Amino acid sequence: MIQATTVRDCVAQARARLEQAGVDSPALSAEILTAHVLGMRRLDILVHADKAVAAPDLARIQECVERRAAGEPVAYLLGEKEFFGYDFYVDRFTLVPRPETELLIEAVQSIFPRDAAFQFADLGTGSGCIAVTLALEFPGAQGCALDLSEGALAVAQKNAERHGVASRVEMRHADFGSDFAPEASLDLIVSNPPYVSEDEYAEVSVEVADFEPKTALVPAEGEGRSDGLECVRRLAPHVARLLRPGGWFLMEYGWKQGPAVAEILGAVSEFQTVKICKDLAGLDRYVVAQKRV
Ligand SMILES: C[S@@+](CC[C@H](N)C(=O)[O-])C[C@H]1O[C@@H](n2cnc3c(N)ncnc32)[C@H](O)[C@@H]1O
Repeated sequence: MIQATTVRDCVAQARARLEQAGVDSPALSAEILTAHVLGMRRLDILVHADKAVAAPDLARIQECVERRAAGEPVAYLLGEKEFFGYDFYVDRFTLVPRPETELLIEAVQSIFPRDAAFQFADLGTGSGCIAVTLALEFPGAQGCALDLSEGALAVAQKNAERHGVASRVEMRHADFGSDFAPEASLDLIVSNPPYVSEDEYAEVSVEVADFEPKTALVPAEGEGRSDGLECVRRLAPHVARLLRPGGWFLMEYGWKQGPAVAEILGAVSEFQTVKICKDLAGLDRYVVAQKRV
């Protein structure tokens, strides 16, 4: 029970509660949640350390701290997560955007100049973080973003509007394995599909298992227990057809999946090159494939 009178006490008691609950980064979480409820920036906590905290704010901080203690990710408590320097709304219909996914954006930047006009698709858009960031980073780009989850698409649409790119990113409620753009000849297809196997899912933290949508993590495509690669197998020949000659396919996958992803994409004759790329920890993380010209 938080019984603080000042901002300083409040942060200290929130931190003690989160330490006791064993969550990661208790001090940081205590500061972020307190600042969020009080409508301050985190750094302002120091400036206003002696300020009194009103009872209704205390009750809201208490509620946030208890939810965090139960494992709820900070991003859901704030309703926001930063991705590539932009703030994105998130809720429990969407995966919390991960820093490693930013590598896909950097990879696109190494292919297309900022002023390029190109057509793209983002398969499994979730919060829309990839599609919206591409539209922001490439003012001449136009794309569509697909998801099977209507809840996720609503959040993605809000994010496109928030960042002023809704006219260039069309949200579509569709299966990414369907012929969602039969007449298209796309320059770029990007995807961070579900790629966690059932065995790996059994080991994920409470934060992930109890709060993030399983449909965003584990492929629902195949029969039986997922090995995590069903989406890749399904997407590989499909995206090759949708790309224009010389078009690009970039996809994130799990760090143990590099050799399997290389084999699956390598077997698709339309691809001229398939490059397995590593993240900052040196682990296989995403693939860059180019269709034959
Ligand atoms: C790993 S999340 C990625 C979300 C977001 N792109 C990101 O990087 O944070 C995968 C997303 O794919 C969606 N999804 C799963 N299977 C799908 C399918 N067959 N067709 C369309 N979307 C699908 C899920 O609802 C989820 O939003």
